[in-house]
Amino acid sequence: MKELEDRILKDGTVKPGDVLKVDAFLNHQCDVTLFNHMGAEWARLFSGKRVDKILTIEASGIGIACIVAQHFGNVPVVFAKKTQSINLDGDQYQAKVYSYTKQKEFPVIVSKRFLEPGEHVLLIDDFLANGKAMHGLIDICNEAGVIVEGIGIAVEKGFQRGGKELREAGYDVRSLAVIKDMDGDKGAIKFA
Ligand SMILES: O=P(O)(O)OC[C@H]1O[C@H](OP(=O)(O)OP(=O)(O)O)[C@H](O)[C@@H]1O
Ligand SMILES: O=c1[nH]c(=O)c2nc[nH]c2[nH]1
Repeated sequence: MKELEDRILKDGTVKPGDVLKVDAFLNHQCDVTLFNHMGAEWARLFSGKRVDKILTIEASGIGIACIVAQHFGNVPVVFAKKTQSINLDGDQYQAKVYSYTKQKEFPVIVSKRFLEPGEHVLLIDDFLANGKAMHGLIDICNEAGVIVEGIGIAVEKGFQRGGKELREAGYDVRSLAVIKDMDGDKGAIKFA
């Protein structure tokens, strides 16, 4: 998606550890007009698919998913939580996910009330790197008996293995910007 690529080139910076910093518009300050255009693009890419619900993971997927849901008939957005809380009641699906930016493992938790067996879900997230977050959500979907219709990612770091593994496993992964390589010293970002 050219608009997202252009924005990455304009406002993104490359940090050590293969981290692309896009917090000015994607995952700290949020450009909701851009999110809205991303939603329109995913609606086009996933047209014809049944989407009963959008599933994402806290924190950065939430804002994007909520705007994107408006392009899928205002379906509910469920986000997996990364911490237990007294506000989380009843039976829960749980998986474990290693967080790329926090560099530690978190539980990911979804209340069983919010995923009905047989539902068709679209997974949405801001980044795809090694695929840990998506695999955690897929584990929960499998346990819940819901069907993963597709995976919408804003920025895929194509030089890391997550996207390749998910596509090889048969998932319909649609990333709006795929980074082929990036070089912090030269400040160069190349798209696939
Ligand atoms: O493909 P992966 O290797 O799993 O990397 C992608 C995940 O990493 C980030 O989450 P993170 O927990 O780092 O940050 P967040 O709390 O801002 O979502 C991002 O939001 C994705 O969920
Ligand atoms: O802001 C981010 N930049 C990244 O490079 C990244 N990789 C996974 N998750 C990420 N979040």
